[in-house]
Amino acid sequence: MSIILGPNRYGKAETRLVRVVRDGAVHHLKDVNVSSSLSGDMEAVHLTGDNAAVLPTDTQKNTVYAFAGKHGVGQIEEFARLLAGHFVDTQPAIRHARVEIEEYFWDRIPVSGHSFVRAGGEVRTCVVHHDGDGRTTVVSGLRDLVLLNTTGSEFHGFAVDEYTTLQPTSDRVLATAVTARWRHASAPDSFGESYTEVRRCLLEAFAGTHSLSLQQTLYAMGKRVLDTCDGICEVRLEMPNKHHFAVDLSPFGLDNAGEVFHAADRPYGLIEGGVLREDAPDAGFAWE
Ligand SMILES: O=c1[nH]c(=O)c2[nH]c(=O)[nH]c2[nH]1
Repeated sequence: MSIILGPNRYGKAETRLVRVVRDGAVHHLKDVNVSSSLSGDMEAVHLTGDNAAVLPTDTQKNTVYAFAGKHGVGQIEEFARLLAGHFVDTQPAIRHARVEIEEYFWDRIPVSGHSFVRAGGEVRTCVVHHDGDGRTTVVSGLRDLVLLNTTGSEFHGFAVDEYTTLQPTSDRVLATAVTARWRHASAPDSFGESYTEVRRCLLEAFAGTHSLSLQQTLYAMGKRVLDTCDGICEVRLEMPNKHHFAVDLSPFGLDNAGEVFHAADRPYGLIEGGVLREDAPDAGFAWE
């Protein structure tokens, strides 16, 4: 009985590309997830390990970033078509290219021209404790509120030891997925309106703070809530630092003036902190 190679394809899955277009102080954002998959004359690599026909998946990823730098990312169908055409037209062994792109949508935060909130996806939360002694605590919150500033973020002057390689920066993309919980000292007239108000404070403080660290931004966001909302006595925030690394396009003869970023998913910095009124009533079991 002879054994033959069945259907096969290979590629780079989920190249996370963020493309920023800087139109003066107004920035535009394109956030996509690109997966390419190529097939063709691939008997040799499978049967003998001869890689001559294999355009590396690493090259496919680089092509996504280079094309984003060179051509921009317009409609995802057109960007996908451009990539797929390139792989088939330039690689004799590649007969077929499949390019799949997902696009994530962002809304502007009006406070600045460079601040965005990812559309949809956020979850509203609450935890209420009540016991037989009539004690009630209410903690409201949200999670997965994804925010991004394309500028207005620096990080430098940090402690350095023999393991530090991070370069100081005076301009970076700052992105996070906020988990926020806030403790009510007294019930608001409307929990719905209170939620809207807290969310607005979080967005506006994120957008309006020129950030020297995510920690500083976190504190500014919590403080804005307490400054604005009388009935809230404590805010706890968890904010992952969703790193966006500028891609080095110089090997492809291209500049990257803060336009093409690799949106890394892990590892990520995780910044957590609470902000509270000094005279906040005892939290009791509120946070349990
Ligand atoms: O805002 C930041 N805070 C940090 O503590 C930190 N650490 C790091 O590597 N990058 C950053 N950014």
